[in-house]
Amino acid sequence: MSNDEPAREFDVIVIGGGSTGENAAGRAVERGLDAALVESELLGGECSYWACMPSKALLRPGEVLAAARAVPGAAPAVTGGVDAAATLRTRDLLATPDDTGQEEWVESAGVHLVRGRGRLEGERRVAVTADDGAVTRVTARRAVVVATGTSAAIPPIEGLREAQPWTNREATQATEVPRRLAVLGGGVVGVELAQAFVRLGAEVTLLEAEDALLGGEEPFVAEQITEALAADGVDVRLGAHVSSVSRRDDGSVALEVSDGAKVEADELLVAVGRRPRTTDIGLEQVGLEPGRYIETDDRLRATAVAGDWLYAAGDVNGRNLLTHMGKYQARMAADVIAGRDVTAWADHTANVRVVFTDPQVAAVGLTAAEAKRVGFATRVLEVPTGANAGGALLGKDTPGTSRLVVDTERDVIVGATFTGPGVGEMLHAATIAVAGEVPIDRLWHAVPAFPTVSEVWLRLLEQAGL
Ligand SMILES: Cc1cc2nc3c(=O)[nH]c(=O)nc-3n(C[C@H](O)[C@H](O)[C@H](O)COP(=O)(O)OP(=O)(O)OC[C@H]3O[C@@H](n4cnc5c(N)ncnc54)[C@H](O)[C@@H]3O)c2cc1C
Ligand SMILES: NC(=O)c1ccc[n+]([C@@H]2O[C@H](COP(=O)([O-])OP(=O)(O)OC[C@H]3O[C@@H](n4cnc5c(N)ncnc54)[C@H](O)[C@@H]3O)[C@@H](O)[C@H]2O)c1
Repeated sequence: MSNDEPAREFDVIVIGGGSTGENAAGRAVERGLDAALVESELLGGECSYWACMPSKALLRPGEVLAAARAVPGAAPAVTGGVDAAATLRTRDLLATPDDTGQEEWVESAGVHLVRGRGRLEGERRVAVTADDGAVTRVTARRAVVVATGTSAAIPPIEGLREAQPWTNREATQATEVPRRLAVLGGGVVGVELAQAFVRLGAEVTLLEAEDALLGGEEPFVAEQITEALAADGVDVRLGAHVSSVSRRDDGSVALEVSDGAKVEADELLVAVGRRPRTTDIGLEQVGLEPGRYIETDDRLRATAVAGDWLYAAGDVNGRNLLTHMGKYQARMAADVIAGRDVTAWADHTANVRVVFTDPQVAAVGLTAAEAKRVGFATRVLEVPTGANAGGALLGKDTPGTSRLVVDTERDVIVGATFTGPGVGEMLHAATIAVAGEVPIDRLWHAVPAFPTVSEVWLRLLEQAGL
């Protein structure tokens, strides 16, 4: 379409076809609206090709081997480590950067796809520039939803950019395992990929600036994951401030740490957080500052834009940088646009997260410290995850801790954290209890099956006096 052609109108225009954008557009159509979805790279976004799916494919074989090794009758059959080549091939099957299947889904969902880079030109108006420079103009009758996501943040460390470090993109699509990998940042990306690569055969050094990994979770999480990574052979360095980085002629990378230590590696992964992809999407045209997260209310409407026509969902609003939470926000945004009276309150009180290390970390809602900070009168219930028949069947000394944070005024659970093998699959029971504000004396009648690890709930509720 040339610049002169009139803009096409849709009820809803979604900029960004990642997991959030696809869900927003699909839900809008289900609600009887017509929707256009604008995507500049690959439908499916970061999660499908460079984040959730490939990282979990890289972690899964190590987890399976560890589970077998924990069971005496199976352990002798585990005679080797992870097959790196086969793991990379499986990763390719699950996360090849090709969105043909996603395009078919978008079309079958009745969403109008516009390939190219979307930019706001003013209220409800979006210009889309295709790779060949052609510009398509689209106008929204009701709303524009920005779902452009985030990219890896690169901190201003001397020599870092020039050293061409890996971000999550290069790490998750690696075609071979480096002999030595340094990982900058011990958040979720850092710990997951450090464990994936050490189990694939790399020597891994993990450098975290703070004094604990996975800050923000219950303190026992950091202790147990640090221990597990160290047991795998990861050299975990806490309080490590890297002052400079250089790539040598032989291809290796040298890092200087401010305490004087030096680290050498063949690749360096930067995993120190994300930045919103909002620098070049025309935010200045609607009074917002480019490069920042788009702040929203609980109906996902941009708070600083009048007229209730601009929405932001998923990573780009900075509320909860997780695929399932972005998809939740997408459903809420589409419902609000369709006229329903809903709000995305789970973002504050029932946000769900799983770290897919071994042991896993699964959490919903508030930690004990957060609950106290927001003013709840709380009581903490805590037991070892493996101290029941289900845990015993997983092997000897099944690791982990299960903690519930109870609001003692209402006698409901406001937060839960589980660590241990496979606890991600146990989390939804806690999510239902937290989101549903189920009183704990009713939970007593939710009987966990014997012999499952979920019997941990019995021990936890007994601690509450039931
Ligand atoms: C290594 C790693 C592992 C992760 N693992 C998990 C996990 O296991 N579980 C989990 O829940 N979360 C995980 N996450 C987080 C998850 O990837 C993100 O929360 C999720 O991808 C956010 O989805 P989104 O659609 O909001 O943004 P994105 O996935 O970033 O999608 C945004 C889309 O917008 C497009 N776009 C950007 N600008 C424009 C423009 N101007 N015009 C048109 N299109 C544009 C992009 O090309 C992209 O397709 C992980 C993240 C990382 C880095
Ligand atoms: N399993 C999952 O659901 C999953 C997996 C990966 C990522 N994610 C999402 O992606 C988001 C981004 O992950 P992330 O790990 O990049 O960010 P993060 O914010 O979770 O962690 C970044 C870490 O880097 C540290 N750091 C910051 N600057 C540093 C520096 N200069 N040197 C050393 N350490 C430094 C921080 O202290 C922090 O521990 C997460 O918040 C999460 O929402 C989810």
